[in-house]
Amino acid sequence: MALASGVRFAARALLRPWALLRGTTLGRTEPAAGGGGDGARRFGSQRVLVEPDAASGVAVMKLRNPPVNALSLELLTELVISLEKLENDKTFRGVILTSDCPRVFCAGLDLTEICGRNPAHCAEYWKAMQELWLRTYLSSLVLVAAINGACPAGGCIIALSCDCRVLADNPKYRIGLNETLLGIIAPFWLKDTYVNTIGHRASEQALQLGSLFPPAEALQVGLVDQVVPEDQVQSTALSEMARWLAVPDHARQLTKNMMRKATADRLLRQRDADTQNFVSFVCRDSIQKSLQAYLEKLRQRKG
Ligand SMILES: CCCCCCCCCCC/C=C/C(=O)SCCNC(=O)CCNC(=O)[C@H](O)C(C)(C)COP(=O)(O)OP(=O)(O)OC[C@H]1O[C@@H](n2cnc3c(N)ncnc32)[C@H](O)[C@@H]1OP(=O)(O)O
Repeated sequence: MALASGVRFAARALLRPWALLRGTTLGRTEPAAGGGGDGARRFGSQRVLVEPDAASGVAVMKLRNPPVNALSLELLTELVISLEKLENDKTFRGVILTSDCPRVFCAGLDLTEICGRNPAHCAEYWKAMQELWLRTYLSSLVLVAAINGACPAGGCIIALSCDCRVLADNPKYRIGLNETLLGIIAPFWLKDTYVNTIGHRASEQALQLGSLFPPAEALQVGLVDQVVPEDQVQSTALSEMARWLAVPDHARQLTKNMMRKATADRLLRQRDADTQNFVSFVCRDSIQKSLQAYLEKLRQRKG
């Protein structure tokens, strides 16, 4: 399903050459682990490893930005590029999104991208976050999130943008939109995605409390679709993918678009305003202090 031309243009304008070239191996392929026949060659970049299996039409896309897959500008950019590459290759019908970092699926926004940064950088960063959400939320591919670690805030929104979510049954792997605990708030399109997934009352409570749900509660509230033992997450994601790929693509894509277009259009109609709101909000002294304090607390935790 083609994104609005404006979004495609924004994506290209956004994907600055340096962000693509900095330490990436974009376009270079290497044999996938375990060899494999044609079409089993890995590709991707420094922070995103794509293991395509042309025979099944399914690719595994691994976030590889240690230690916690914090969504840096480069990771956001590389995720968009890798997803676009798979969407443009008609060999592929589905992508399993997972983490290559132990214990963490994705730690959300990289706070160093908005702490102590100038408004122009915050604006560029936020446009990249918008683009990734639009790209995943409206993707023509079947996206299955194989959540093999902690999944707070921005990581949760990536998982929510997928068509379904499989979470490892580890009480440390909590998932949710915890922005209020950092003194910030989720923008309307994150709220809309939450409401579309777990309903209005559950979202209203979880957003205000900044709830991070352990697996059993995440399943119960509908934030994830399956909770399985850690060593069964990938195989379960593959089985779930097979269930979705049993449906003819065109009918499924039209239905997905019918369900999601209004939510995405709401951002597309006011993308610049959303960016300006984000920048003026996070650049406030009080918010900067709150984010710095949160980062400090994170860094001291290991002490
Ligand atoms: C009004 C209009 C609207 C305005 C909207 C404004 C705001 C919009 C916000 C959009 C929504 C998204 C928000 C976010 O995503 S904010 C980030 C939220 N993320 C978190 O709260 C997670 C924080 N991290 C953790 O809880 C743990 O790190 C985690 C459980 C993920 C892993 O724990 P573990 O013990 O394995 O690892 P450490 O905690 O030791 O961390 C290792 C190092 O990584 C650093 N780190 C962790 N998370 C982040 C992060 N999100 N950004 C940057 N850096 C991070 C951590 O400090 C450690 O660093 P050092 O090794 O240097 O100590």
